[in-house]
Amino acid sequence: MNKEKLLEVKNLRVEFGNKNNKFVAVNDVNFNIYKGETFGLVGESGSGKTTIGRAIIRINPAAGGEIIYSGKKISGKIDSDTDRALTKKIQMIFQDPMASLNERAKVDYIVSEGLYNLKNYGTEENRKKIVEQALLDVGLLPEFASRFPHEFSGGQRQRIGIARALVMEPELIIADEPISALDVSIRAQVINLLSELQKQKGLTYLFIAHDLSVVRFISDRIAVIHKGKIVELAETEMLFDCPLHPYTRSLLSAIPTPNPRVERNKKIESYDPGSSHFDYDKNPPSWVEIVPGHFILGNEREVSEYRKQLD
Ligand SMILES: Nc1ncnc2c1ncn2[C@@H]1O[C@H](COP(=O)(O)OP(=O)(O)OP(=O)(O)O)[C@@H](O)[C@H]1O
Repeated sequence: MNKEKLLEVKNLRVEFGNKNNKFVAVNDVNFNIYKGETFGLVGESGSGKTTIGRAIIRINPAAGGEIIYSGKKISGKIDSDTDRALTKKIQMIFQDPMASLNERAKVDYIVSEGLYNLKNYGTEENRKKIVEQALLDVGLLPEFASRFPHEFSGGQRQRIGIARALVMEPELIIADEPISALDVSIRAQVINLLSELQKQKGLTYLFIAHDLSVVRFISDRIAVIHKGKIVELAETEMLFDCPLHPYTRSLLSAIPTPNPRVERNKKIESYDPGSSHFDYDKNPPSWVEIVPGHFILGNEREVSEYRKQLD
């Protein structure tokens, strides 16, 4: 794999609310995404996954830390040229294709929206060609451009959402639970389409999901997030073969075909951060690279236990 860093997220913190009533949704989050890879971000509902995605595309401001794209800082104040370039290079695909498309607009307009905003598509004829090609790329007919979203199935609507991202010729696509609202029968088709597009166009993905089994087959590396903090990050095989953090283990034990190593440790069925395992007030955790490429959040005692498990 090409190891060129495309995105660097460093000590990211995102807060909501105000001074008197502050809620820290994302706390001290660190990861890199390499060019051409699929990076899976997994955690239960409310853990902060979408907030991270929205911080990358600058909808949620970073209260701390920084985000770097292709070596350039993109969090905090940036100049308008960088902002414009980013709008093209980083695109997001949303969870619910039934809710994310403007019902009153034709597909032609929906897919072109980003182009209209940037006003750099050349002639009207050229814009139509770009839309047609994007529809073909996602397996839809060019004539669908003149139809309205309600005429399509959930899977087709998600393809329209993907076409809307593709017209911008992005490098990084943040796919925020792109299949969780779809029928089980068509989920694989959308995953296969994303994989195919990645190969054809050299795309990089940040793939957000709440279920480890969804990201297993498409991710090169996976980060597990719990209550706004990444607790474990490793290459996919490593994470499934040797999950270390109790929260990762509890997510894995929820998968119908359990991981044999997790099965051996029957005690860990659910993860309770309030349990004695995490005596964080006295002994705060840090983010440690336990072996090359395998990161874990833990205090000294936990990290030494994790090291023993790897021996
Ligand atoms: N605009 C906001 N204002 C206040 N709190 C917010 C806002 N957006 C998100 N939150 C809170 O931040 C936390 C993280 O939310 P986020 O949407 O990132 O979680 P998620 O892991 O993506 O969950 P889901 O899978 O349900 O989308 C949640 O507690 C959520 O209620």
